[in-house]
Formats: sequence, C-alpha cells, structure tokens
Amino acid sequence: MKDFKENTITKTDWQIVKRLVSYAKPFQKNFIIASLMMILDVAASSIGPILIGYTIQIIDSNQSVSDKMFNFLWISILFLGIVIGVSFIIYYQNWLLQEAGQKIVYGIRKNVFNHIHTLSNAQINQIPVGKLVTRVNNDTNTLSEMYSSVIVNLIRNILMMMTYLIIMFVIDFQATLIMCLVFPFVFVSTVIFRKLSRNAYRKVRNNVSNVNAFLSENLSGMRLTQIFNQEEKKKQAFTLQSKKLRNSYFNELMVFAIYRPLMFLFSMAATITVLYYFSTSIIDMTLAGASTASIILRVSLLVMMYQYASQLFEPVQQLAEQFNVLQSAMASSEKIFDVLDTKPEIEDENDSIELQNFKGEIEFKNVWFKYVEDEWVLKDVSFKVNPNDTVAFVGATGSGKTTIMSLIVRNYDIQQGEILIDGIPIRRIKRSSLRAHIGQMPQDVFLFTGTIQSNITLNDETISKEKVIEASEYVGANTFIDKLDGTYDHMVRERGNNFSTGQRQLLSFARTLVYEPTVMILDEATANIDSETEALIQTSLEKMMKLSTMLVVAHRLSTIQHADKIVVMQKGEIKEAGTHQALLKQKGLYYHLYELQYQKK
Ligand SMILES: Nc1ncnc2c1ncn2[C@@H]1O[C@H](COP(=O)(O)OP(=O)(O)OP(=O)(O)O)[C@@H](O)[C@H]1O
Repeated sequence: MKDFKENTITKTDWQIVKRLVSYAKPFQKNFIIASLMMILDVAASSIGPILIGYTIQIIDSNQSVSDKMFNFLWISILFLGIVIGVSFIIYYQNWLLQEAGQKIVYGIRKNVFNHIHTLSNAQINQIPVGKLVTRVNNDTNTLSEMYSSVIVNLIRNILMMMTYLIIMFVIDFQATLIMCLVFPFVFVSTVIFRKLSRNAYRKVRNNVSNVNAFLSENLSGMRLTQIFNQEEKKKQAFTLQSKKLRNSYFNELMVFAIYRPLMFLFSMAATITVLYYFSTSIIDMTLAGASTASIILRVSLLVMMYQYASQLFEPVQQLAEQFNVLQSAMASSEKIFDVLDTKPEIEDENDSIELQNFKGEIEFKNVWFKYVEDEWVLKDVSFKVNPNDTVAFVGATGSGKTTIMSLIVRNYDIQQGEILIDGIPIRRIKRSSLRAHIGQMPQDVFLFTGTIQSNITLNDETISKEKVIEASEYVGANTFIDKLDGTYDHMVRERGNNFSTGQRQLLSFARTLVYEPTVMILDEATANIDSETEALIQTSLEKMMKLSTMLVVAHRLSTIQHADKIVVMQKGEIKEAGTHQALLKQKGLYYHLYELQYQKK
C-alpha cells in the first residue's frame, strides 16, 4: 500500500457528494441564512443598471428642475443604500460561510488525524509521512474553500446569470437573442477549459504531495545526507521535484491565462453586439423622426443593456473557475475518504476485556510470524516470562528480537500459535489496556518539541512534577537535567536533537516509570554511548529490573548478566535459553557472542 486508495473501494461522485453534505448538516442554519442573503444580494445587485437607466429617463422628463433634483437625490440615496446593504450582506454571508467551512474542515481534519492513529504500524509504515501531512492539511484546506466560497457562489452566479438574462429579454428580446449567439462558443471553450484545468489541478496536487513527501523524508534524514556528503545529489533531486511543481503551476496558470482573455473577448463581442443593435435602432428612430422622449428612453435601455451584457460574463467566468475548485475538492475528498475508509488491520474484538490485576506474566506458545508473504521472521517461538522476572533477548541483528517486543503490545497480529498475557489470549485484551500496563522503551527514543517535563509526562496533566522528579532521580536522569537552564522546563528541540543518545535513553526510562507499568520492555540502543552515561544506564536498569517484569533486547551483554533468563535468538528461532552462567557453561551461541564482546573490550 503506497497510498490509502489501494485499501478502499472506489467511490462514485454521488457518494462523495452525499458524504460532504452530511458533514455540512450540523451547519445547515448557516447555509440557509447565507442562501437567503444571496437572493437579496442578487436582487439588489440587479437593480443598479435599472436605476441608471431610470436616471437618464428623468433627465428628459417633463418634471420641474426641483422635482428632477429631488428624484436624483432619492435615486442616489437608494443607490447608496443598496451598495451599503449589499456590502453588509456580502460581509455577513462570508462570515457565516467561513464559520461553517472552517468548523466542518476542523472536524474532518481531526477525524483524519485520529483515524491515522488507529491504523497499525504495518499500514502506516507503507505511506510516506509527507503524504499523510498532505492528506491532513492540504486536502482538508481545499474542502474549506469549497464549503466557504464555492457552493454558495456557484448558486449565486447561476442565479445572477439567469436574472440578468431575464431582465435583458424583457428589455429587448431580439437584441438578447442575437447576443446569445455567443453562448455556444462560451460553452465549448468552458468545457475545454474545465478539462484542461482539471488535469492541471491534478498535476499540481500530485506534485505538492510529492514535494511534501520528499521534504519530510529528506529534512529528517539531513544529518545522514551530510555525513555521506550527499548534499549535491539531494539538492539536484529537490530541484527536480521543485521544477516539476513549478511547471505544473505554470501549466495551470497558462490554462487560466488563455481562458480569462477568451471570456473577455466573448463578453466584449456580446456587449458590442448589443451596442451595435441599439445604436442602429436609435439612428433609425432619429431618421424616422421619432420624439426625443422615445429616443431618450431607447438610450436609457441601451445603457441598461450595456451594463447587463458587460456584467453577464463575470458570473460565467467565475462559474467555470468555481467548477474547478469543486472538482479539485472532489478529488481531495476522495483522498480524505480513502483515509477514513481504510479499516485498521488490528482492532479490538467486540467482547475484548481490560487487564485487571495484571501480574505481568507473558507466554509465547509456538508463535509463527511474518511481515511479508513467505518470509517467516519468527519460527515456532515459545517462552514464558514469570511475573517480576527479567528476561533478556540476545542474538544477531535481524534475528527477530524487536519483533517479539512489538508482538507483546500487539502492534502486529501473529499468523500461528498463541500469545498469552496473564493466561489470556492477547487478541481478547483491549489494546489500550495492554499499552497502559506495558511500558515500552524503544531503540530510537523519540522526543517531542516541548519541555523536559512534557516529554516525560507526554502532556498527561495527572502526573505531578514531584513524580517526574522522583522518576528522573530514580533512573539518574537528574544528573544532566539539573545542569540544564530551567531544568525540567528546559526546551527540547524537534526530535530532541539537542540531547545525546544516552540522555534520550534515560529520559525514556523516566517517561516509562511515571506511568508505573507492570511490564517494561527495553529495546537497548545500539548506538555507542559514552562510558559515564553507560554506567548510569546500567545502574538505573538494574534498579528498574527490581520494580516489575522486564524484557530487554540487549546488545551489550554486560547489561543482562543478572537476568533471570536469557533467550538466544538466531534467524527467528530460539536456539538457547537459560541464565548467564548456565549459558556460558553450554559453550554454545551465547558463549561465542560473549567471547566476541569480551575480546573486543
Ligand atoms: N516492518 C517490517 N516490515 C518488514 N520486515 C520487517 C519489519 N521489521 C522488521 N522486519 C524484518 O524482520 C526481521 C527481524 O527484525 P527485528 O527488527 O525483529 O530484528 P532484531 O533482532 O531486533 O534486530 P536488531 O538487533 O538489529 O534490532 C528482519 O529481517 C527485518 O528485516
């Protein structure tokens, strides 16, 4: 799975629309009020040209000068009133729609983020982080635009066009009919434009997603790039991605750059047609000796028609562009719903239970496990961890030690065999309950941006500062925390890059201890740690081993000599198990591993 699409059923446009409407339902009041205001807005905006035409008619009327001035004044006040009214309507309408749009998108964004957290490690590992960011952020933003501007404006523009056309037909049927000859051209070019712009939009979206994926991966791995002097290559790769994005934007701009002037051309053609038609009819009237009043009336109608004709194409142009946003919102919605429809591979069973009075007993019975088809990573693995025991797992890299730890917290489901936690099959236990009782200290400790304290409590406000200090002192992390500016309030930079591997390990110990788990899992860091910190880690580990059941993936055999049991793994199988002394006596695999490390020292 490189994207969520591969795991979901293809959705029809109608299904997408239905779901989008369902999100808008709680805000129907906003949409109804905005629509009513839109009708007012359209009505008020259509009156402008009529008022101008009427003003021209007053000039030539039989009214006295003071009456004319009085009427001008009233028309001006009415006009001003309409302009103020329309401005207020537009402001309030925008506010209502933006409020609804932002709230809807806030909800969707939250759903997408939360849903991603329900997916299994295997599902998440297959999708680049940048793509996930694009789904949660960019795609939901496209939706916001659709809810807050497109839907209502789309209806407004259709309504506006219809109203203008009806008024024009009423003013002069023949002139309007002739003007309408331009519409087939407008229609054909709009259809072509929609097609071209849809492709352009799609390319832009894909390239944005690719650039995001590239950036998130390469900025996280920047240190490695520098270590291997690969900056030039990365710069070139980024330039290529960036160029693709730039070109796709250019492409999109080109489509618009052609369409807009084309629309202007049609609009001018229509306006000139109307002007020509009316001008000739006025000349004909003059030649036929028509009265000044009827000529002035004709001139006022000409002004009105000119105004409507020139404004008519604005909604047409906007319509085409809004259809595009609508289309891109549809595409984004499809991607968002693909995320939401991806079923988590590992879910709690309906009758799953909470772990009560957990003793900390773990048993693997003939467990077989593979990540991918035909590649067994664990083969018939059986072992038992008794409450409060310390069991260590050793073996060559890739032998399956970390995998065993992941299975204990059910990050993956096994294919054969059984995992029992306090005698209960693991599938029957709520995953949240497992994680609440089993504290994990992974190999690569992840630190979040924030304070030392927030990194230890993981923002759980029920954990007191005293507890944080107590845990830090217990594991010896206070030796470096106390030296920091602001101690526990010292800021941790993104990913904790201002702390050493050893310091991160100690913080990870404290983080686990404050949650008081019954079982602790430690995947020892493989990176080299300075001997002072290593001694600190060793001491705190020995202390922690006394607190609860402990499982350790050990790379330094010195760490685990006092373990109750050492399990030796090779290529997914358990080859030996026993205490340090017993295994040494066997002179098997463990003995050789030990010899190797001993010789190195
Ligand atoms: N998410 C994954 N998807 C596919 N294969 C994986 C995944 N994680 C691990 N593996 C494979 O499973 C095997 C066992 O890996 P595991 O990480 O459990 O080994 P390990 O003994 O803990 O190694 P190390 O000592 O290097 O940490 C390896 O061959 C590895 O390539």
